[in-house]
Amino acid sequence: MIEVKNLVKKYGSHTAVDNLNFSIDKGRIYGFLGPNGAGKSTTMNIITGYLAATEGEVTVNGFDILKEPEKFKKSVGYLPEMPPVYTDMTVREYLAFAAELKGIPKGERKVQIEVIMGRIKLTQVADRLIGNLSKGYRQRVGLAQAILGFPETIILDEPMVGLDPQQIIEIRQLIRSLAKNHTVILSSHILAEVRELCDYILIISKGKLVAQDTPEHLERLLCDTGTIKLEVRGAAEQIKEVLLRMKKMKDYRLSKKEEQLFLVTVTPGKGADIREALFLAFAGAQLPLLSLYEEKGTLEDVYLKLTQEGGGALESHLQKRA
Ligand SMILES: Nc1ncnc2c1ncn2[C@@H]1O[C@H](COP(=O)(O)OP(=O)(O)OP(=O)(O)O)[C@@H](O)[C@H]1O
Repeated sequence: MIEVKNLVKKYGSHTAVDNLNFSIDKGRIYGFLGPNGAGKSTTMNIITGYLAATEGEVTVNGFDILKEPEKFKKSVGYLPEMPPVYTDMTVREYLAFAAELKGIPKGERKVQIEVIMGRIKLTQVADRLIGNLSKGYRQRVGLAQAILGFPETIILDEPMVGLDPQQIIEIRQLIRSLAKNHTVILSSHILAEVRELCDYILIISKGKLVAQDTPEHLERLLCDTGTIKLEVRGAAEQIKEVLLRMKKMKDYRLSKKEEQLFLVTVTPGKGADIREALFLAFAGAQLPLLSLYEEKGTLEDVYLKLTQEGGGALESHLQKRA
């Protein structure tokens, strides 16, 4: 388990990571989602031990990574956003070099490299120069390097960047298969990627964690703030009378569509589903309901609202619920 507490990183006067708190449990795929410059790489570089934090604490299975960096490095495999490319080495040579750097005992290196190349489907290009490989295959080489030593956690910074759709599908399948044996943390600024792959999403914006939950929960949270739209036939006064008797309703708005036909927008109370009650109330008052639908939020809405200017209202709503 990785625990990040009050993590701050400043570059001069610029705060790139602003008091982050989260924990990573074993065996799931976590997605760090945020626009460019949100602080994802900086956070990943800190939790992999490659960058010092300005403030805060990162512990792995209870060990402080600042105090015992060597122990920690063995339990984490890292694919940086821009992996060093050794274009003049073959895949096998590069992995042998990386295994040595990682301190994997000499006697174990060869077997491990063959096992990993098999798993990542690199065996057929093992003796090709990295410089002659496609971007998709280079990314596989990066992944292979990250799982050398079979660390408990693998951290992948923007693993799909620059790949074509077919390569993205292949890398996604690979990441899924890796998750059977490792905890995976990946970052992306593309929502669809993270939703497709991750069990848990941490949304980061301007260095702050603005929401964290499963993709399903994040979607549902926004639905709670959604509204119900109705078309009701009747006089405004009659419609208002029904609405004023409604329980678990926060607010309503009426707009006239035509004579004796109103569009009613209802905001339910937090977490309340009042669709049936609305239907029955209007039916009871003999006011025909011509339509009723709930304006559902999507994860896109959550993401955009949280990461664009003016997303503060939703942000505080989500944080209150967390
Ligand atoms: N070495 C550095 N010196 C100064 N500022 C930096 C440095 N590295 C990152 N930053 C700044 O810190 C902020 C966070 O950058 P970071 O790379 O962590 O974001 P990111 O979410 O990973 O974005 P991207 O997806 O573009 O990589 C940005 O404003 C960036 O310009």
